Amino acid sequence: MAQISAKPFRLALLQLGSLTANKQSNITIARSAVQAAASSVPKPQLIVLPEIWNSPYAVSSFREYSEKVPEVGTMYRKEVGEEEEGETVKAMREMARSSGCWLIGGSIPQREESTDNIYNTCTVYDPEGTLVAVHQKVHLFDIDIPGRQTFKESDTLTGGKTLTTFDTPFGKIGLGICYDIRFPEMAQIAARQGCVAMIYPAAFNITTGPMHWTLLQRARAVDNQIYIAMCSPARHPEASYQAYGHSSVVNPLGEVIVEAGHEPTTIYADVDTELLATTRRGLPVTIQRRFDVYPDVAANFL
Ligand SMILES: NC(=O)CCC(=O)C(=O)O
Repeated sequence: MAQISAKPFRLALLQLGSLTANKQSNITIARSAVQAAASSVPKPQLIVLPEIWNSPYAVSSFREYSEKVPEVGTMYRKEVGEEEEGETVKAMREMARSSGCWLIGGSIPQREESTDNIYNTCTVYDPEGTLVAVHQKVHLFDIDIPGRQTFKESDTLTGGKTLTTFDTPFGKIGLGICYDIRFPEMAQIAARQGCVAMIYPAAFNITTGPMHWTLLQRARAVDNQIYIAMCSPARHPEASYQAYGHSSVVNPLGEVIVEAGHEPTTIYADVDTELLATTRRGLPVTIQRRFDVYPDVAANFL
């Protein structure tokens, strides 16, 4: 179990509204929301966009809107061709640079040239616009609740194969995308690697949102004594998929410290590292696990 080493920081979740089938217009909306969040006082260190914000959230759209995502570590360059990186990636690098903030770029459909696979992919940028992390959604959203909500990401998407964390000057952050939150192993591994927070760009819907959105975040937070944040698009009455909204942040005690409604908005939360430490001192479950009693689970956690 790694020690958590972190400094207090401020988080902004952008619950973008008015997203349409026009990618350029979606990029313009994201850019102005990032600028507005970066100008707020106190200034956030980390800004988060929602799941699939540059494209309609529809299996029939993912390939058409997909883009090339370059290798982790590639730096900002003023001139870069579409064959090297897609327009949304380029725009997000510029958003990070002009805001002076770290940016978790929600997710976009990614096309992998070598395989022609499409992924639901989250990219992360430092304030210089360097691409510091790429997370491909591991657990694809394939559900069927008859008459209420059916979705099958695997019709056009491929699931990622790796877990993702990245380091910042204010602490290590873990990434998941939406449905990934239902799989507690991801957050547990991130917490044991020393992450201060798990952040999930997400888009639950009006069926599963009221059932599980808050419950899942509180569960992951209490089990692992870390911060959990989920950032959703706003509800859009004309969209084929009705996003739940309700972007929120939960603290290590399992308390919801901020939650949006379903309208377009930006919410802010302060990550309090003292609370993290006192929670872990008072309820020391993170060091009381009995992996000797459940050795089948232990292999990946020790
Ligand atoms: N976009 C998603 O992965 C949706 C996940 C969801 O709604 C859920 O209930 O889980």
